[in-house]
Amino acid sequence: MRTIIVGSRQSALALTQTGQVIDDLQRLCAEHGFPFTFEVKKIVTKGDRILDVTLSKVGGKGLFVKEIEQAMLEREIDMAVHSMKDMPSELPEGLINGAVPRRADPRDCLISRGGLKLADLPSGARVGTSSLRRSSQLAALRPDLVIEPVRGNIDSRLRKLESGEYDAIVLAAAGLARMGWQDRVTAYLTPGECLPAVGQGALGIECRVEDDELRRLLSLYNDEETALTVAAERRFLGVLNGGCQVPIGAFATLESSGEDSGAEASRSITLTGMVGTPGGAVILKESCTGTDPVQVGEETARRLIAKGAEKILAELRG
Ligand SMILES: NCc1[nH]cc(CCC(=O)O)c1CC(=O)O
Repeated sequence: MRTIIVGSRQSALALTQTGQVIDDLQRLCAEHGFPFTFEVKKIVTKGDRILDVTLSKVGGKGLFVKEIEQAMLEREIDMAVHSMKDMPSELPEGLINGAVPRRADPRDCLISRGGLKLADLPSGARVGTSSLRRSSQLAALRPDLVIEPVRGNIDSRLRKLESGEYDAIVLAAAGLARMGWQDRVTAYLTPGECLPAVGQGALGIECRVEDDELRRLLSLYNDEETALTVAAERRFLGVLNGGCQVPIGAFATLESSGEDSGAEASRSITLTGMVGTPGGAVILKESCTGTDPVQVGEETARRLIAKGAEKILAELRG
């Protein structure tokens, strides 16, 4: 028997999704005869320590993963479950994304007091979100709303809504669903209304490159469709040199046809990407279809750059 130590942030969401992944992996171990047990080790990250500051002002990529990666390289832990959208595009040498499990709901959703949908919120209603991507697209849909920053874990954001600090907040549907709180959702925002963050709803399972036996288990847990679509989205973000602090969204879908649905010739990835100004005055969108996720990501980014995306992003990086 080998005990796999799984590092996790201590937020309710991180611990819940880590526990759900461990349940899945235990099932796979039983089915395929892997001699593993799992144990969770909690790790406090920089992103957890600075909850009082708007994340876009803190800057720096990978705020939630650095300490976890350090612990993995030092063999204090063996693997970690990350929200894909918090995962930097480049992993440190010696670590690898061993599996991208099947994606959950990629959409954003509105949670409002009184159950008012986006179109029914009164003019001047206060909507909490610290994501420039969400505020840009919300302001474009409803320029009359007052969008205010909100930080904290999803449980504390929901409390701030209840206490009356906000009339509504916007959260990722996947996080709420993993917590079992989907009944709190007032309305789901379609990708047409609010393009999700790159990788939203997906997880990444990080481990050491050399950990062959763990990687064999993780390869059974990988979902090809999610891995391909998220790869296209992440390539798109990489070309635009994004990160979560810029108003960039992207969502890719996969269509497979024919019996041999795994073959490259019979699959097509469609990616829609957006770059907006923080106030929502300009929202640029482009779509692209192809078989190679890298090409689709790069081509969509190239088309947005041709439309002026680089200028918007350069001003923000200031
Ligand atoms: N930015 C924080 C974050 N990182 C991952 C999720 C949960 C959703 C997911 O796994 O994509 C959330 C909360 C949110 O954005 O509402």
